[in-house]
Amino acid sequence: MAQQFAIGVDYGTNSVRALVVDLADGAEIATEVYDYCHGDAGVLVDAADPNLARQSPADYIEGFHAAVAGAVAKATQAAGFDPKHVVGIGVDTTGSTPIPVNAAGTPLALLDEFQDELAAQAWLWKDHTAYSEAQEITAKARDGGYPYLAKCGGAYSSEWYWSKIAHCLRTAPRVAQAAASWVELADYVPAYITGNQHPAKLARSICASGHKAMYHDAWGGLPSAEFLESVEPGLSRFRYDAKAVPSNKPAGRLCESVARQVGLPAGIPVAVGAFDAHMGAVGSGCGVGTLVKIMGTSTCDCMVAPLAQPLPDVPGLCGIVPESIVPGMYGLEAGQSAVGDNFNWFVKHLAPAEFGAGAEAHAALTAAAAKLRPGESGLLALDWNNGNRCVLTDPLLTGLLIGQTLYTTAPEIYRALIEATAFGALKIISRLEEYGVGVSEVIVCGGIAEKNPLVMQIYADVTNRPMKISRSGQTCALGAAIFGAVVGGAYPTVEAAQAKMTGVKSTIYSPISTQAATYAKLYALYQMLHDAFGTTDFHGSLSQVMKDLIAIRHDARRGAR
Ligand SMILES: Nc1ncnc2c1ncn2[C@@H]1O[C@H](COP(=O)(O)OP(=O)(O)O)[C@@H](O)[C@H]1O
Ligand SMILES: O=C(CO)[C@@H](O)[C@@H](O)COP(=O)(O)O
Repeated sequence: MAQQFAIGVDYGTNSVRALVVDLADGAEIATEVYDYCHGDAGVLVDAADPNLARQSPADYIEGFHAAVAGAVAKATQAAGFDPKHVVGIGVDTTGSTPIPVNAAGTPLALLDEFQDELAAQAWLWKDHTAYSEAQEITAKARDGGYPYLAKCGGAYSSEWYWSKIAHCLRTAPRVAQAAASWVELADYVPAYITGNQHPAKLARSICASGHKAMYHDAWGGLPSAEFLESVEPGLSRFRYDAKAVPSNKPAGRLCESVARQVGLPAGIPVAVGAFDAHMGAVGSGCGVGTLVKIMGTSTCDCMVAPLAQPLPDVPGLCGIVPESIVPGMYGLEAGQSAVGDNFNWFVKHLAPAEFGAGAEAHAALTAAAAKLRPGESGLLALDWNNGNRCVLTDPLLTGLLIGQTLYTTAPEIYRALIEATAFGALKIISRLEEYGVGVSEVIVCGGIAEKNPLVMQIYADVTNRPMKISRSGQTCALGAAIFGAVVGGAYPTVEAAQAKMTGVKSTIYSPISTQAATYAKLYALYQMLHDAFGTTDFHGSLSQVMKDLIAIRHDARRGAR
């Protein structure tokens, strides 16, 4: 029988990656990366508002064409590959990254009238402009006795769908008026490549709807129109009727016009989309008890649990959604809003020139930080430079560094930032276990798992658990390709495909007991800072400090304009 292949397409924060895999064993045949060309490494920002992060939908379209065409062209050089033998395509993306579209499903940003309007672009997952709306949604659901927060950890986030649309209704009414619907990037790409863009007809993924739009069968799908109207008049217009579905279902087939541009035959089945993290969990070979950490710009923590067993609602988790990762299982998601982004912030804005810039600076600072012993810098940091996603769910928390002296060095700070993210990671593992979700194994994937062994060792020491690394360098794309393989009929189930196509590397980062002992002491101090600055129930709470600073910043910047 001829070899069979699938293509996974992974939309990250700064680039899109396409991967061609051999379905027999998951071997990578070819990859191609397309760096988004709009804005600052693909992110449209506003100097006056650090909460704003948008993306041009043109990058998504151009990125699909360039990345997939490039990967297919490279694969064609490999023995045994033929575009005719590509059985399916899967797509994963960041999220919640909703896009306002017109009645035909075309992003408003692609129309002349709206092309320069920030509100008409894709609202990237890390856009926190809607923090007030998120607080209002949380308060209204809680006070009104609505059940909607139960499955998303007890608080609605400014990163998510309804907060962003409500904010658009309030601040950019012309865009909101023109929008016929808002479509998550994870649903938009499969819709675009299959030609099924009509907002009433396109496939909506359970992963996006369930984790970000409070969609759950227990209350008949999306929150009620009455609830949404109570948040903001007009918001209920953006409810959709479609039943949200998992990614083992097809969104359609590759349409003629896109197929021609990427060098593939038309008609290839395309899976319903999902988030990068969730497909990364699949590409890592997740099973019950495995925590998969997808570490890049942010970190997502994903687990699965059998649907047949009762599972408590876990406060501070950003979602428990049936079938959002593996069909037939609950998908659990937690995470940290900034991980690589914290390291990047230091490299970009604070590291001395002697360390170089970009990747070179990361490598130089890592090499110097690796020479330090845990605790020897006297530093401790909070990892909240982009707010706290879990377990506090509060975008109005900010970073903190304590313990610096006149002798503190850049590598010491870089290491303290890594350690802070590891402490945040341990907080999430502890919360899962407190609620009876056992973590028997940790597998890490994503850019940082590949790029930084020091980060992996620190995570092993802080959590006192071995860190295994997913075998594939493109694990999210591999997960997407697995769904392509399933909708293409090459495997009957996701689990059957995982068994053949996924695995971990032979290198495992094991905890070093002396380092773990020091980190246990530092973690106790981290917990104090975490609770003091992040909660109100800590004796001597400082929870207002970061919020007041943000308010003063807001006033000062408004005054300056
Ligand atoms: N050597 C390194 N060590 C730690 N972090 C790094 C290193 N190189 C890049 N990063 C950070 O990793 C993040 C990119 O992660 P990656 O997984 O490649 O992308 P994405 O999150 O978009 O999927 C960026 O925040 C970047 O600053
Ligand atoms: O939040 C989610 C998924 O729920 C992610 O898409 C988001 O953190 C972005 O991930 P990246 O760090 O860009 O890979």
